[in-house]
Amino acid sequence: MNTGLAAIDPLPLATRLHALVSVRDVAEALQAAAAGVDTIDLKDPSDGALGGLPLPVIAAIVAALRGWAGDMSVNAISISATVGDWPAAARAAILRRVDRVAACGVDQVKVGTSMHDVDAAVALIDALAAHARSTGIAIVPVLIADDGIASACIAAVRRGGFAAVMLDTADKRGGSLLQRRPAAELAAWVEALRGPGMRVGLAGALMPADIPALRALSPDYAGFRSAVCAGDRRLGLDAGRLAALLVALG
Ligand SMILES: O=C[C@H](O)COP(=O)(O)O
Repeated sequence: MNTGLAAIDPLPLATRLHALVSVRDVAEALQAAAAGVDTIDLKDPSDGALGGLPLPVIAAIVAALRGWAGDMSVNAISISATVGDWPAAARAAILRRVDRVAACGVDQVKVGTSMHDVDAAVALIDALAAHARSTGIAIVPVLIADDGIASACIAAVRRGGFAAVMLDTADKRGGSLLQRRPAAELAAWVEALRGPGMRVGLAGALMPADIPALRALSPDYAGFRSAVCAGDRRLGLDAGRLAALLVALG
């Protein structure tokens, strides 16, 4: 497939923070890929922090990105997708959705959990770990950190042996994750979660101005949507903001 988009060589990964950018449709996904985003994350930003896209949309974006990578001789393009916003107690439904999203061909399936019901969140994380082991699906738990993260959830993620974990915020209006939570607390979470084979990602209305503090926390990757939209994360990607973000991460 020839999209007509020019490929821009990504900066070497060793020299910049790995960037995850959330997109909502084929056009945005190709725009992000062409700009050099490392992980293209499929999400419906108009449906909250963890809004899930319809399965046919996910499948169409995956097909377009795989075709683009082939046309551009890009060795690998990493694609994640969220399952949508579910209460943690809806474990069976969440696992069914994980299977359906994975079947669309994404590399990682992101599943968020709030801290409102810690017992349900821990049970969900344990169920996700077991499901990942039995199916081979790369599941990434996303811990919603607006009001802190329960230590029991940190422990569950650690024992789950996931390939990656993300911290994110649900409310995008009250500043970035780095403004919402104390630096020492964030550093302790990153340290507690980072383990053999587990990559730690940070997100939550992060802006280019957060990048120095973000670097000090040294996550393995950082996720963005608000920073690459013109004012409202529900609106389309802004090419200038996306390019500036990638430069700032360099
Ligand atoms: O997974 C990452 C999020 O989509 C980032 O979105 P945000 O920058 O609006 O918090």
